[in-house]
Amino acid sequence: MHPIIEGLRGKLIVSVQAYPGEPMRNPETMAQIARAAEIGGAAAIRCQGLSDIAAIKGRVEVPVIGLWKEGHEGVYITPSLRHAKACRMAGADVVAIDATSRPRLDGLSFAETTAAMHAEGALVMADCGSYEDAKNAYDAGADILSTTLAGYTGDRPLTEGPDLELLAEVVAAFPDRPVICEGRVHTPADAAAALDAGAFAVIVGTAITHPTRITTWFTKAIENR
Ligand SMILES: CC(=O)N[C@H](C=O)[C@@H](O)[C@H](O)[C@H](O)COP(=O)(O)O
Repeated sequence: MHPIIEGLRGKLIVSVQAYPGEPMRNPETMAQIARAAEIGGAAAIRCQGLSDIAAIKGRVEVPVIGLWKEGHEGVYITPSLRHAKACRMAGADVVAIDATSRPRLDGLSFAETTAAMHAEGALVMADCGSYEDAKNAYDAGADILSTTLAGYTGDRPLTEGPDLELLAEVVAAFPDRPVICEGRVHTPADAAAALDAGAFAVIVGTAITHPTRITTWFTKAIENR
């Protein structure tokens, strides 16, 4: 296993992202949050967009998992080989790519995209939404499989917490490949449960780095009491 990936075993990875139009959408802000997460023990940072990847890579010592989101419909996480290569050039140690079989911007398959990235020596994380996606990503040789898109592609229910059922299924089917649990890991107990279910590592985004969303959890609880 590549040493960068081996270093993530049993660890917490923090996703640091702000969405278009949001007040924290600024590479310097994202870099500050990434560094704060690193001080708290994050073993890697996952981040979005070339400016954020570059700013964060320059601020933290832990590995950076980079992606580039474009669009909202269909494939929007690193939707073409051009996007993937750009993430690597911006400083990503691992490039996260949508691993569904939905049509991609450049017409390449996930397997073709992965092969082209491997030819450049890059590591690829496959963002999967179903068992079939994970199987295809495994066959394509993706370095990491993850449940990132579970609940967002129509293949799986939108569970309240992480999709531990899919996680366990993928872990059991592909024991020789690291499987990361990502998506709706909202509490420390969720994170522990993901590792207990066999996750190689766990990624937390919103619950650590998205204050607007976290605030609504509290305001709703107060309103609904
Ligand atoms: C589905 C999608 O586009 N997920 C994105 C992937 O990078 C991010 O918006 C999520 O914040 C990230 O996956 C972490 O998940 P959560 O924020 O639930 O901890």
